[in-house]
Amino acid sequence: MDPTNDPNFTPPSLARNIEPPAPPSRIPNHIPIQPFVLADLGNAVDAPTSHPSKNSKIEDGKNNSDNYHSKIPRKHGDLSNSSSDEEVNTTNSDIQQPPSVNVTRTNSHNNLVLPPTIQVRSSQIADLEEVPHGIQRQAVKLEDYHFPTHRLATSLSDDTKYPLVIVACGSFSPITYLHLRMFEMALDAISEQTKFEVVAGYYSPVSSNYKKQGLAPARHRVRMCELACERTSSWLMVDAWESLQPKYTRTALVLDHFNEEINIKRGGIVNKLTGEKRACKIMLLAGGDLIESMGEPDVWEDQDLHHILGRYGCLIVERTGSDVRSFLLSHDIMYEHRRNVLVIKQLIYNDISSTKIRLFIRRGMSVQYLLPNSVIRYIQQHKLYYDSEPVKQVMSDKAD
Ligand SMILES: Nc1ncnc2c1ncn2[C@@H]1O[C@H](COP(=O)(O)OP(=O)(O)OP(=O)(O)O)[C@@H](O)[C@H]1O
Ligand SMILES: O=C(O)c1ccc[n+]([C@@H]2O[C@H](COP(=O)([O-])O)[C@@H](O)[C@H]2O)c1
Repeated sequence: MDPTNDPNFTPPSLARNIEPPAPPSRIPNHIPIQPFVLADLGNAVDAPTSHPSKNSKIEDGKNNSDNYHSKIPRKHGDLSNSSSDEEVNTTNSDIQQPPSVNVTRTNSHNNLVLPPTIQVRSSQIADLEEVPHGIQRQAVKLEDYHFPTHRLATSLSDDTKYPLVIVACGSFSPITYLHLRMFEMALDAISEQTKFEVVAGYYSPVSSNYKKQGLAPARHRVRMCELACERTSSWLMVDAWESLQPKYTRTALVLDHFNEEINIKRGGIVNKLTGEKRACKIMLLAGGDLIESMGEPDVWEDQDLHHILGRYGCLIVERTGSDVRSFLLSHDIMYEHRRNVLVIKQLIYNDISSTKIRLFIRRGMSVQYLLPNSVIRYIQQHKLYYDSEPVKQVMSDKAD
């Protein structure tokens, strides 16, 4: 049953004001940041209750209990540099680029006078599918690699919060609207239930060395993720580092890479109030099935699970058919680190699966409205997934 139809349904926004223990404000130069947990969940594993009201007093003395801030870069001025008009890697000639035009990301909705509680966030009405702006491209060779920061907020918009970067690891073969929705669900859960501010979201597609059925070559999966991010989102990015590694890289090491790039090399995120840089929490975003794989023998190393869940933390999007809450209770390492885990309920169930998308394509069925048009066009243009069977013409032949 749709949980919102339940007469006793309580919107998650009522469960805000979870106070995380304060992270260190200074970033150590050499060693990774000390872990700090999402919330003191008390006796609930995945349904954090409000923290005692005294916690609405924060370190600088301001009371922020009613603050509700959108936390992602909205304007070009908020970004460290812009991706819209320039191609970073011109050596990748996979796909023909449309002419660059100037795109103004602020939109007229910002001018609407609406009560704050129902105001649509500008970040969530990005509809860039048909806007022919240039796409930020990742390198196709490791030696050309640069960590993407064009949408990483350079400072916090709410100085009372702690910065958080969300990282999704997976195949993304191909990326779908579910993979995009996962980040939006995480963004809502974080801003409503914690004192963190999301400063960026990254996809890290797995390398071609990950032996999984249906895995398209990494450069295609990275490119499809880039198209999806740049055409449909105003805050998501793709990091090709993992995909460019000569060998398969364990997820614990992928998170270390993000920590290195954001906290060690860049020193964290600026607190505008004090001018100091704050350590940025990095969390793995995963579906319930991925988390349950952590309980299967010989898939994950225990020390990696301690590292991922203890040092970083995990945002788990419930997936139909997987009982995440019971799993959290039953798994010793998960339970040990439960305070660093946030389970995100899907209020509108979405179960789009890449496996089924690939099957539909092989059968010549339409996949429109399951993944972004730009990704569908890319699949058609590169004849991915359809093993010599024709893909049903769901889009025009026009390439991106
Ligand atoms: N329906 C879903 N609900 C919640 N999370 C999901 C769902 N589908 C995928 N995910 C999550 O998305 C991330 C990327 O997964 P991946 O690309 O391997 O997913 P997939 O769509 O299940 O792919 P495949 O069908 O090829 O196994 C993983 O964390 C996975 O758990
Ligand atoms: O680090 C590990 O030991 C590990 C073990 C199993 C899976 N993963 C990661 O989990 C992600 C999704 O895997 P899969 O098989 O569900 O597509 C992918 O990014 C893998 O690198 C990682």
